[in-house]
This record gives sequence, C-alpha cells and structure tokens, in this order.
Amino acid sequence: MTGRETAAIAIRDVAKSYGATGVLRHIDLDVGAGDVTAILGASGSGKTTLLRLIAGFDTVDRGRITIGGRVVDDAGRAIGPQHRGIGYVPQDAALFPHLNVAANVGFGVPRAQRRARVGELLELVGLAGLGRRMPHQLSGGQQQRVALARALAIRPQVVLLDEPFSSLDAALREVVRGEVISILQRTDTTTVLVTHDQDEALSLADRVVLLRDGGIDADGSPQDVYQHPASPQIAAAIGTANVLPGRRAGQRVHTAFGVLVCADAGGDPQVGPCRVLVRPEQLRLSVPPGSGDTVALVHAVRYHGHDTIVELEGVSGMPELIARSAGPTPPWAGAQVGVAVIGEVHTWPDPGGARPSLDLGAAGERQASRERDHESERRDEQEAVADVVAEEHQPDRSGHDGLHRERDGGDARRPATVEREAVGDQRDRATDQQRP
Ligand SMILES: Nc1ncnc2c1ncn2[C@@H]1O[C@H](COP(=O)(O)OP(=O)(O)OP(=O)(O)O)[C@@H](O)[C@H]1O
Repeated sequence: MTGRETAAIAIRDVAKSYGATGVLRHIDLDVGAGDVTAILGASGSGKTTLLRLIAGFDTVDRGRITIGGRVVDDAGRAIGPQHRGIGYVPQDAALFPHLNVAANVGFGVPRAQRRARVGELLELVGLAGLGRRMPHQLSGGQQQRVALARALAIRPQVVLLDEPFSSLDAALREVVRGEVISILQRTDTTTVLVTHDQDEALSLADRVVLLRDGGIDADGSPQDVYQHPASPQIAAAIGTANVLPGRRAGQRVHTAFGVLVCADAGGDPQVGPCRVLVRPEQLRLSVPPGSGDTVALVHAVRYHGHDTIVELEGVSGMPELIARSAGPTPPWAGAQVGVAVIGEVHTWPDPGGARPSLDLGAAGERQASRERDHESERRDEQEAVADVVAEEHQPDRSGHDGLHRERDGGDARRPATVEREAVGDQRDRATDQQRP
C-alpha cells in the first residue's frame, strides 16, 4: 500500500444494501497506485458488490468513492462507468460474440488510434496474428486475454478483475493468471482482483483484503495476513489453520509439540494461556516416529502430486491436525507418525484458555537435557520465565502444576538456537523417513 495521498482508489465509510439485505456496512479502503490488491472473501461476502460500486455499475447508499482524486460516487451524485477511467474484466470474458478479436479489443478506442492500439495490445497479451478470429474460435484462456486487452485499450487508471480465472481449468488457470498479472504489473496498472481463492490472492497480489460480515476483517501483505492473522477466524479464512492450545512465556510458547519460538519475538513479550497458529506446512512428519517425537495417527491422506494433505489425530488437546507433506513417499492412513513443528509460530492471547497438556515424554527429557547444557544462554528471558513461575504458584485448577513448572522453568534459550535445533531434528527425521 503506497499511502493515502497516492491512493488510486479511496473508499470511505461505504455501505450498500439490496432491500433488506445489508451487504457492505462499513468499508474504508485505499488502493495504492500500481498495486495489485486482492479482495478475498467467502461466497456472498460482498466482493462483487464492492467491485461493482467502484466500477459504477451500482451506487453506494452511504459514503464516498474517489478514483484518481476525483469523487465518482458520494451517495448523492454518481459518475457513470464509462467516465471513471476503469477497465473491467468479468468472470466469463463476455466478449461481443459477433465481433472478431480486433473489433472486441478496439471497441471504445478512437478510430484514428484503433489499428495501432489493437496491434500493440494483441502483442502485449500474446495474441498477435489472431485479430481476425471470432471469440468462439478461441480457447478459454485466449478469451480471457482478449478481455484483458479490451479492458486495457482505453488506457485505464484502474483495472477491475472479477474472478477472471475461475472459469478456466486448473492447469490453464495457473498459466493465464500469471500472465495476466505480469502484464498488469509491467504496465503499472492499478488492479483490484476479486477472488474467493486464497491461493490466488496470496500468490498474485501485493496486498490482500479480507471481506467478512460486510466489513474488512484483514488488510495487509500476503505474508502478513497469512503468517500474522489477527484472529483464528481470519487465519482460517486465509488458509488451513491448526490452532493449538499453548502457554506463552515471553518469546517462547509451550505446546504439545514442545517449546516453540514465537514469530513476534521482537514485540512485547506475553505470558499466559494462548492459542497457537500452526500452518499445515509447518508440521513435519516422520515415519516411523523417532524416540522423542510427539506421535499421531494418520486418519486420512489426500494425494495432490506435488504434495499430500495428511489428516492426523491423537495429539493431546487437538481433535484433528492437518499437515502438508511434501515428500515423495507420503504416510498412509492408519500409520503412526512422529510430528514436529518447524519455524516460528503466531499466537493469540487466550486469557480464559485451558492449560495445554505438556506431557512430552522422551521429547521433554531430551529438551531438559539440552537446557542444562545451555545454562549461560538463559539470561535474556529470565524476566518472562520468572513471571510464569510466579503465575504457577497461583492456585492450580488443572492438576498439572508439577509438570508444568518443570517445563516452563526450562527452555530459555535464544529463539535462533531453538530453531536451529528444530531444523536439525527435522533433518534427522527426514533421513529416517527415507528408510523403507
Ligand atoms: N442485485 C442484487 N439484488 C439483490 N441482492 C443482491 C444483488 N447483488 C448481490 N446481492 C446479494 O448480496 C450479497 C453479496 O453478493 P456478492 O455477489 O457481492 O457476493 P460475492 O462475495 O461476490 O459472492 P460470490 O463469491 O459467490 O460471487 C449476496 O447475498 C447476494 O445475494
């Protein structure tokens, strides 16, 4: 996001209802010039409605929309779509069926410039030489590229894409969406992409805006909204989310998988019960389980070729876990696997949360042994650990006091140390996994 002053589109307190159906209740959004902004949300969350309001196909009930510094709708007066300087690419290309490709692209371009502009655009979208074809003589992907060329023909300030790839089959979708976004980036076009596909939003956009219940639930870079969502609900809306019970102790969090490093390690240290976000790709599986591993049972396996989604059960405090296994030989349903968490994790405070079960067995023992070896590295977290220990002396409702104190008083090493060891453990397990 490039900031309010340079926003190509500014939306202020916009509301929209259809009869008794309130669709958008309060939208405040700045779209940065030249950015690709994805509007993500479940079906019916109002994504298309928002796009139609920006385009001018519909009018706001309340609020104001500004494009390129010009107010185009302020709930009293609205400028027509043809005067907003926007290009629109709908879901199904919607080419004029009786016009050939060149005429479709050149529609709306002044006659004197038409020939040159059409040639330039067909070149840009990789369709040079196909100007005389009729729409029905093109593939779905080619039709979408013609629709993009038509949208770009008037040199718009802004291009709006309404689920433009959803009608394409999976293999074509991947290629066409990459090409389309690359063209828009090369031409420095401000782009708003509506999609319900999390993968599409995260992989194509500079910024992801999540719509829910008529408002904006999340707004940030793809990395930010995926790795640091503000709530478990948002985490689940952006991708698959395992949410574990945990207990923060400064920069660490104690979980059924041992002590993990928190992603917000540089921020304010937190102490106490929390929920922990672990994405499927952060779960490393080893078959058979190593002696110190947390063990789970594989409930189901969905093979995708490039990776495999593995449903796990049997981990304390978690009815189900979803892992993404990238290896060439995924585990099978019914197998017992060792599970470890890699990388840093995101947490949310959970003041009313239950204390996680911290029965780590051999893993806990191994960790305790490492802790003794690294006594000198404890100093940087003494304060947070002291807080936890003090809290442990409060009346205990869970009955796990002894075990908990032993573990919380434990790992206080620097995050990088813990992480290195975790990676080292994973390498060991990966080696094990190669064994028949
Ligand atoms: N012209 C209309 N008249 C009445 N209701 C409408 C109209 N357009 C949209 N709605 C309603 O507004 C809500 C939001 O619709 P919208 O198409 O914006 O959602 P969406 O997030 O784009 O959904 P999808 O992903 O399924 O396309 C839905 O409940 C829909 O039924």
